[in-house]
Parts: sequence; structure tokens; C-alpha cells
Amino acid sequence: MASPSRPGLLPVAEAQARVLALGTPVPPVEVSLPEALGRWAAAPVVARRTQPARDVSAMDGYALRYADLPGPLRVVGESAAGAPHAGALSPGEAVRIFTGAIMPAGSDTVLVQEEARREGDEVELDGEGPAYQGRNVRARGLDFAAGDVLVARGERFTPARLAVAATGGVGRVAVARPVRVALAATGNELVEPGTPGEALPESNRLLLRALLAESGAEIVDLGILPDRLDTLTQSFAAVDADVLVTTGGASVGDHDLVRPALEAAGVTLDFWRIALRPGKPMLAGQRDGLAVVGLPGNPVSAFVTALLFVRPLVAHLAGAAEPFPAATSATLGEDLPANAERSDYLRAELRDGRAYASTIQDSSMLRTLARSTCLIVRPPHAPMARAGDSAEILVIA
Ligand SMILES: Nc1nc2c(c(=O)[nH]1)N[C@H]1C(S)=C(S)[C@@H](COP(=O)(O)OP(=O)(O)OC[C@H]3O[C@@H](n4cnc5c(N)ncnc54)[C@H](O)[C@@H]3O)O[C@H]1N2
Ligand code: MOO
Repeated sequence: MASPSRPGLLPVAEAQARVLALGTPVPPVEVSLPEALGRWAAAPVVARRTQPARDVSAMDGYALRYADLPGPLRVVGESAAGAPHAGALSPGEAVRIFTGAIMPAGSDTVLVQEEARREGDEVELDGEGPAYQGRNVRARGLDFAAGDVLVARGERFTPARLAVAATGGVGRVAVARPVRVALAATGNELVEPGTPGEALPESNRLLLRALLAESGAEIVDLGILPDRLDTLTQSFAAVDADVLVTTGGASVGDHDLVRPALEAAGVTLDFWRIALRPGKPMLAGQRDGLAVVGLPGNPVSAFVTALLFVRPLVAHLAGAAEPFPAATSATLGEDLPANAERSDYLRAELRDGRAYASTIQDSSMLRTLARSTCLIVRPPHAPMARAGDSAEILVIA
């Protein structure tokens, strides 16, 4: 194990790369489109049809030959979406047409009904009219053609990507089978949420489950484990999953037994402690295809490390091309002091496009986290920053 002693804690980016390397990517399965939401394409999604399949009208009005304007023209039929006009248009003729309907052969332009005067079976221009030939017509293949890649391998299935896959004539897609993630909270002081009394409700498994909810992960719940070496070791030894995530017991106290228990359960540790605040005591390792991540118990530390390590690991194993949270930037609303040797992820609020860090950055404070909409990322040894400076942020709500 790389056991970084201070100074020289493992930098966050290096720890992230090492965590990703601990897991074994899971094999693909085929699922229906609704089941694919939030998961990643294990193969490119290729269009089986051209969209639109034919030239169609973009507006309600009259299909005609541009050269025939301003008319009057004889209305010889109707083309509705799903009920096209059978015949072809001769010069001097128009067809009543609706949005999405197929353009009759011989027509090239649509006159919108607001600019048309209709009397009996005659229609003529009444307004400015279409500016050019082809106006208000969606040409065949405007959106995509059969054979086009609609969703690339490794891209995530967002609502819009599901919709384009469906429009491409695709009903089932390849994604990784659910990544099985075992979750264990540790701590004698913890009780299940909803338990009456003043004992501390356990919230880290909930946090993790919620953070992984859209990844298609399958949670194996190991519950709350007591701070006992034998119990922890037995539980860890019995885990059958792709990833084991523990929270708590990762630090240096007499009751911090997760690390020795993991080792006793056959896990080879890769690192312990990283240059991150909050989240320093995090550890990672593996055992025959099982990736193990031990998060600190403090709820905010657990959240930040889950965001930076656990969710990216699960996404990576599930085939994500870009597993890490997308960083963006914001203008600082107030000055920030110089940073020490750990990367700092400050809980902050975005107001009017400016980021304001909370005054107290204690890693136990969930209400502060719950009010935060972003984390301000402060690199190791960053100099003092001024209000108005640009800073990297991660949007979290
Ligand atoms: N002497 C030192 N003490 C500590 C150090 C250090 O370097 N030297 N590191 C501190 C840092 S940084 C962190 S972070 C914490 C994390 O330590 P553990 O991973 O051992 O966490 P615990 O002691 O088990 O718990 C910390 C805190 O969080 C509460 N907790 C734990 N699990 C949950 C849960 N599932 N739901 C809600 N709350 C939870 C627990 O009750 C404690 O209050 O160590 C520092 N100490
Ligand atoms: O790193 Mo701990 O996570 O500061 O609170």
C-alpha cells in the first residue's frame, strides 16, 4: 500500500485514477429504453431509419409550388400527419397540409394558413408569403439519416438521448448490467433513520444510495455494523459485489477498525489518506474483482468522497466515457484565504451567479451541506482569492 505520510498525502487526481483502476468493468446487457435512463451506452446507438423519412411540412397551411405564388390556386386535396395526399401536384394546384404531414409530389413550399385566403376550393396569398422556395418544409433526413450514430459508446442516456434512440427506430440498447455496490455503515453510535430518541441516525448509506440512484447500480445493503473487528471482518469477507463502500472507522482512533478488518478479510489496500478536505482518511483497495472504498464517517466527508470517488468508480465500471463530475467556474462573492496542502471542497451557495462559501466548514454539518448548491474547489496551496476572481466549482444541487 502507498502509505503516504505527511507531507506527501496522495493528490486527489492521482487517488481518483487509482480508484478507477481497482474495479473490473461489468459486462453488457440489452435493456428497453426506459430502463437505460442514467446508464451508459455499451455500444453506439445507430439509427435504423432516416428522420424525417420523407419531406414533411413544418407548419399548418398549403403545400404548393413556390413559382405558382401568389395564386390563386386550386385546392385538390389534403395531407395530414399519418394520412398523406395520394396524388401529385400539377401547376396551379395546392394541397391543404398540416404539421408533420408528407409533402405531396410536385410541391416544394408551404404557405402558412395565416397568410392565405381560402374561398371554396381556391386559395391565394394574403400577406408576405414564404420568403424562398422550400420554406416551411423539413427535408428528408434533416435530423439524421439511417446509419448515423445517435449516441456514442460511453455516453450517458439522458431523456433526450432516449428520445432520439426511439426516433431512430431503436427499441433496446446495450448498457452494462447493474453494478452491484455493497454499502456498510460502521459505528456503535448509529441507529436506523426514524428511530425515536437522541441516538445518531445513520445517513451515509442513504446519501450513497441516492447519489448512485441514476447509475443503474444495484445496492447490496450490509446495514449498520458495530465497531468490532470480528464482526466487521466477517461481514467484509462475505461480500459478493463489484464494489464495497464502507463509511466511518477510517481514521486513527481506537475504534477505527475498518482498515484492519478489510485486511483481515483479504482486501489488499492500495492507499490510505489523501490530500483532500473533507475526506482525508479515505482508503481504497481490492480483492479478486471487488473494488473497496472506505469513506470517512463524517457525513460531509462521506458526501464529498462519494462524489469524487464512488460515483465515478461506479460510472467507470458501467462504461462511462467521462465518469468524473463536470467542473465549471463561478465568480467568487467574497475573499477566500490561502489554502494549505489539501485540496479543499468548500460548501457554498450560488447567488446571482456568484459563489459564497459557508462561514463554518465543519465536515459534520449536514444542514450546511443541504443548503449548499455548489462546492468551491481550492487546489493545494492556492493563494488567497479575491471577491470577483473566477474559481472552479462543482454544482451539487
Ligand atoms: N487524531 C485524529 N483524529 C481524526 C483525524 C486525524 O487525522 N487524527 N481525522 C479526522 C477526520 S479528517 C475525519 S473525516 C474523521 C473521520 O473519521 P472516521 O472515518 O473514523 O469516522 P468516525 O469516527 O467513524 O465518524 C466520524 C463522525 O461521523 C459520524 N458518523 C459516522 N458514520 C456516520 C453515518 N453513517 N451517518 C451519520 N453520521 C456518521 C460519527 O458519529 C462521528 O461523529 O476523523 C477525524 N479524526
Ligand atoms: O477530512 Mo475530514 O473529512 O476533514 O473531516
